[in-house]
Amino acid sequence: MLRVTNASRSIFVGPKVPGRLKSTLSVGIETKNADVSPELGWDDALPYSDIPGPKPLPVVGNLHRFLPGGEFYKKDTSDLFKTINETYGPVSKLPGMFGKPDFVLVYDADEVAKVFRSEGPWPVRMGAYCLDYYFRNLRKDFPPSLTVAQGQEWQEFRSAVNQVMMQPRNTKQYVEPIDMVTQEFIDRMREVRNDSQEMPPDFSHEIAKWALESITFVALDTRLNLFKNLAPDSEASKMIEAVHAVFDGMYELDFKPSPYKFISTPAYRRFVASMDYVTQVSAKYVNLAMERLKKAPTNEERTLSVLENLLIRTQDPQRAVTMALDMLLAGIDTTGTSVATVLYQLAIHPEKQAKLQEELDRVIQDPTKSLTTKQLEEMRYLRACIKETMRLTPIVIGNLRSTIKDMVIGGYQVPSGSMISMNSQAISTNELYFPRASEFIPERWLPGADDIKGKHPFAFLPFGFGPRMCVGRRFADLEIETAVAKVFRNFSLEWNRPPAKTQFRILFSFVDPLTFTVKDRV
Ligand code: HEM
Repeated sequence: MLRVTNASRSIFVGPKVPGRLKSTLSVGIETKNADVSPELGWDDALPYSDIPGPKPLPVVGNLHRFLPGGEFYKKDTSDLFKTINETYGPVSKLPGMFGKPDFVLVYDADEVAKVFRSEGPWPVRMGAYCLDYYFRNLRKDFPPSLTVAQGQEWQEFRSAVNQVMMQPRNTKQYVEPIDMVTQEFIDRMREVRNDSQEMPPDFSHEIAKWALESITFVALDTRLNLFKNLAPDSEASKMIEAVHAVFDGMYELDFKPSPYKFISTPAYRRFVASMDYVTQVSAKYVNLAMERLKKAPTNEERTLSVLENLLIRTQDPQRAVTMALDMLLAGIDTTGTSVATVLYQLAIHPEKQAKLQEELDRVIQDPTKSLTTKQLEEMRYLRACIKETMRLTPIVIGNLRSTIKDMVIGGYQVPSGSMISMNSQAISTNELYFPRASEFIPERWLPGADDIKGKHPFAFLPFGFGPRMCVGRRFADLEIETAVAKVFRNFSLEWNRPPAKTQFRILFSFVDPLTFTVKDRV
């Protein structure tokens, strides 16, 4: 049984209680490590108030740390979490402000496993407070979206949606349409490339268009035709803008200290206006789909789309609108940035790119034809490259759960209802769980790579875990695999600049323009 010492623990400066914490000394790769002291019971654990972390001041809490001059001022979310981990250890606490709960921050895969395994059949994931506030206070005409629904309300919604979104046959019918959208993206890359074969500074906007076009086809049965010249006041341009604004709003309102529930701030007003816009557009297309369904001959034999299936299963057009909203909010920046990140990793690792291209040339002999499910299934190195990118630079900052019972986490009493934030990037780039963790090695995901493969099943969970895990992951996989396969079958990408600057807010993103040099292969 493998047992290793966590490097990050060596700088742990929390309270020292000899023999109390298995996790401050060593961590078992399997939870039942013989050298590890047995799990502490509630009465033996230290009180919640002892969890180390930046101490709040009376009245202002930790607000001063986020203001100019404070240690967290303008700090990237990932850097902030990393600093807290290095200063306070593998389980720490960031006290909440303005009535929001504390974050218990967890950086230890054993503790992650414990949290997920105790989540029960109705996992509670709080955190998107402004979204929740929007549905429960401003849009009572719609049921809360899947992302913010909880308990039985969530379970009923999710089981109807699972049958539509998680069935492989439902994803398969989108292989050809997603290929078609992606071919337009490839053509667009040729069109916008300059004389030095470089992508324009707003290339990430082109990727966002591809992501929006793809997910709109799934969520709303419609083509926005984003690669045709896009007027700034077109519905499609405004949708891209609105979705970005919603994410920015969630960061400003939920992550940073904000009194929006008491005072209507500019960030809050922008968030509400953007949500209203996305809701209005979604409702328009759901109504059109309903009209189509009503007019369809009853003896018509065809596979129903995701939206039509949702309408039939939920029998509730308002619910179909909130699900479409969920898909649009959760399905644009996530897949778009994932593709951008894979392109970047392969551009800076030409030897891995060449290896991928060998696979692509073997499997996709005629690049002018649409990809098939069989071809996608055959491309193992493609999937390995995508997984490795998600491990090294996960686009979602972490997984969240609220505890549904009192638990001992990291040797501390954590009461029921506490918010646990499990930091994906810190965990999946920890040497403890992945040998040569900072290197880009897609081979670790292929069979036989025993010396470099992952060591802990809970150290890499890009789509979350359990009954509440990402409901769109089959579509995300399909979209990302199609885009990466087609880009590298058609082109070779180079990165001839200093390393691109990135940032982490709620999602990971590139700050520098993605001006890849793109050379034709076909
Ligand atoms: C690379 C792309 C994506 C990543 C990394 C990602 C990641 C995640 C994660 C980490 C969660 C939370 C899971 C949990 O709490 O256990 C989640 C939830 C969710 N995702 Fe995704 N996602 C992606 C793409 C998509 C797409 C394309 C859609 C829509 C088609 C989507 C829709 C959702 C929804 C609706 C939820 C909430 C599920 C619930 O609460 O029941 N995601 N996603």
